[in-house]
Amino acid sequence: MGIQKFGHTRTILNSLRRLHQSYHSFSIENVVKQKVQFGECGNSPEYLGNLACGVGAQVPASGLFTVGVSTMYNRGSSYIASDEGSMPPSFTLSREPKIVFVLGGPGSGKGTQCAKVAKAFGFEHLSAGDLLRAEIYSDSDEGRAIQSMIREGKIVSSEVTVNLIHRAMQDSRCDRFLIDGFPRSEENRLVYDKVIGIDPLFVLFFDCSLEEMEARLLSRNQGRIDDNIETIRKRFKVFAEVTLPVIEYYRSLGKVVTVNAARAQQEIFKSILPIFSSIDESMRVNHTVNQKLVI
Ligand SMILES: Nc1ncnc2c1ncn2[C@@H]1O[C@H](COP(=O)(O)OP(=O)(O)O)[C@@H](O)[C@H]1O
Ligand SMILES: O=c1ccn([C@@H]2O[C@H](COP(=O)(O)OP(=O)(O)O)[C@@H](O)[C@H]2O)c(=O)[nH]1
Repeated sequence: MGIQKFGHTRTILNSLRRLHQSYHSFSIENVVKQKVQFGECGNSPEYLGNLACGVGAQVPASGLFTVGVSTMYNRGSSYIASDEGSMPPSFTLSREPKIVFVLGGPGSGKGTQCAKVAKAFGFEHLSAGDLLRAEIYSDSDEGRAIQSMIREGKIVSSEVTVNLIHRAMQDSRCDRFLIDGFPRSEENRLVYDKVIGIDPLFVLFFDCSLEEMEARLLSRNQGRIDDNIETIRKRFKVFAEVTLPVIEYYRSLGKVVTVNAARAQQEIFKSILPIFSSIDESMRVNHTVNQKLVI
């Protein structure tokens, strides 16, 4: 293993040796858990000044980690050793990605606020609806089936949606995702649990009256096949009957943060800022896998 020799080499070598010994004795599933004992590795400013060692592994269920061992050491200006055979420290995603589900009725403003949060806090915004709409253009049977479900305001097969979300996460280097407009049904949630299985930190629920949502949808003007009064009414019905129980489920776990979405965009954003600032803070200080954020 090649080591770049910047100060404190002995400590770095010892760390790597320990990591390698441990790594070889782990099963893949355990690698992710064992990382906690070694601390985290990353290239963000909050890690500087600390010795950080990370082990990553390709985990089939999430696909979000890469096998490798790396270590980072920084005291003042001297910086970094990493094993050359592996990825640079910035690629060591040594914790489970953070997931926030964003739910609310059609037109409640989920997409609008997700774009702002994504920009401000470095989340990747995955809109389930956008992922599905992109499939429509694939000129496949599946694309045609999705189009017909969306036109009818119905919920697309859970396997299709979960696979699209899963693939988008695997293709991303981001470690935090806003999943917008999903899970929309109990079945969506169960398939997500089975395939991706990462508990959301919390669920942001945009609460808005039907009248306000209807008015917003009718003037959204994005050429969507479902933004017509007939389909809008069907979507409201699906939301009340199928999606609200999912929100209630997460509420029973104490995971729902309700946002009054009937206000002006900037006001809404201001009210959700502190929630996301607190996640950022907890990510800096609490290096545990599977941490639960209680708000
Ligand atoms: N707070 C708001 N007040 C008024 N209009 C809004 C607000 N938030 C979003 N909109 C507008 O309402 C429409 C629906 O918002 P969008 O974010 O697409 O909702 P969703 O993703 O929940 O369907 C868009 O045209 C958007 O510009
Ligand atoms: O997880 C999802 C997300 C969206 N949709 C379909 O996509 C449409 C539009 O959803 P989107 O979240 O884009 O918009 P919204 O209805 O919230 O305005 C829905 O009515 C569904 O037909 C779906 O089936 N599953």
